[in-house]
Amino acid sequence: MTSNVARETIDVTLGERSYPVWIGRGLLDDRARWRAALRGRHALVISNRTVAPLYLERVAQGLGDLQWSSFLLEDGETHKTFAHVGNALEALAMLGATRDACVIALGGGVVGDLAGFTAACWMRGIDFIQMPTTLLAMVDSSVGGKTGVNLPAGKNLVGAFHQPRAVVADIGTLDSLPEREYRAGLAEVIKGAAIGDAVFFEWLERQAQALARRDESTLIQAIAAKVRYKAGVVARDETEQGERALLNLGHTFGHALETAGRYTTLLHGEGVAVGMLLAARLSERLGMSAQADTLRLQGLLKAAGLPTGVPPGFEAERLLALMRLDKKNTAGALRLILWRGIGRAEIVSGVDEADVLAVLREAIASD
Ligand SMILES: NC(=O)c1ccc[n+]([C@@H]2O[C@H](COP(=O)([O-])OP(=O)(O)OC[C@H]3O[C@@H](n4cnc5c(N)ncnc54)[C@H](O)[C@@H]3O)[C@@H](O)[C@H]2O)c1
Ligand SMILES: O=C(O)C(=O)C[C@@H](O)[C@H](O)[C@H](O)COP(=O)(O)O
Ligand SMILES: [Zn+2]
Repeated sequence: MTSNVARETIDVTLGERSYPVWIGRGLLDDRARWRAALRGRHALVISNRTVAPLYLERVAQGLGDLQWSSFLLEDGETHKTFAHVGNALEALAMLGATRDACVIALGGGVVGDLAGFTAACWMRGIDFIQMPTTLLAMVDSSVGGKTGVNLPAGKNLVGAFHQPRAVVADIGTLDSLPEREYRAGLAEVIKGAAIGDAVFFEWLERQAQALARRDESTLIQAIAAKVRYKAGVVARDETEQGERALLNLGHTFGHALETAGRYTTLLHGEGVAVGMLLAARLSERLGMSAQADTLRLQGLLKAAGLPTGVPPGFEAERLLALMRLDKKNTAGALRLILWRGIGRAEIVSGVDEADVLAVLREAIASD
């Protein structure tokens, strides 16, 4: 990897739905660049009450000649709901948005997932632009077109594949991002390396301290590397017929932990960190991977300041019940992303629930 990188552009190649992911400082003010992706006369900016006061004005500067309005969510994962999609759709109706309107998602993954789904629903699908303001959203949720909301029964159970027209990742917005949220984003960077790129994993091990102190050049390289990796997977398997499911490493466990904790115990990235380790331990139990690899993964997650154990208060049976509703499952059988070691994940069908329970119980007892 080269040093002193200032800006990166990565293309997500999907034929006529291809789009650029721009990564760099000051991109929100590079209005001519992102403004060109808006086609019609209407725009709805969806954001939340934390992010809008910080960055909405800069986006508004680029929308001057359009009819536009904003729809602001309360902050937090509990607001990624169907009801708020309805409210956002009402806001589009109030605006008089026609089919060439554009939704702009300004915020983290919660805003991005809900805004993208709103755009997918309005008049059966209009344009949207992702302006991610968390590290997690820059490296993961803004790219690839998975949009949706949660139900009380589980995470992301309702949604659509709907690709953005552009992703504007202004890393200057990360200056205001709280430390815990920043670290949660690193989990999705580490995930990409753990799934499919051992060289990237080794680089992350070497750069752990630079990333922890948010060294800008290192950060841009890490974001670009993760986005490049994800863009490749999405280009080959946009709607998760196969390979894309690998991006779910740690998520069957992680989503269950998030849901069981009512989104107050673990952030998404933290759930993914713990979930990846549980997947690694299950893989070890099934004879697929070596303990040495699990320990390396644990070491990197720890170096990134992420949790590596199940917090108190969780029950193995409840987590397993939530895992049964995961979207990857088929014919009533668990289908999990397991691990062969650094850089090698695998989709495994028909995983025995007894093994999953054993790993969960062991983790709950020891953590
Ligand atoms: N669609 C996908 O492919 C995909 C991928 C990964 C995660 N996700 C989803 O993304 C969500 C998690 O996203 P997240 O981690 O960004 O959480 P988030 O959207 O809740 O944002 C985290 C927190 O940071 C605040 N924030 C955002 N930007 C800020 C900034 N620049 N300065 C200060 N505060 C800021 C938010 O208000 C919030 O409190 C989950 O719902 C998860 O399911 C989706
Ligand atoms: O883009 C993907 O594909 C992913 O799985 C990325 C995940 O990090 C992300 O959390 C995604 O929202 C999970 O999707 P889901 O299909 O498990 O709901
Ligand atoms: Zn995720």
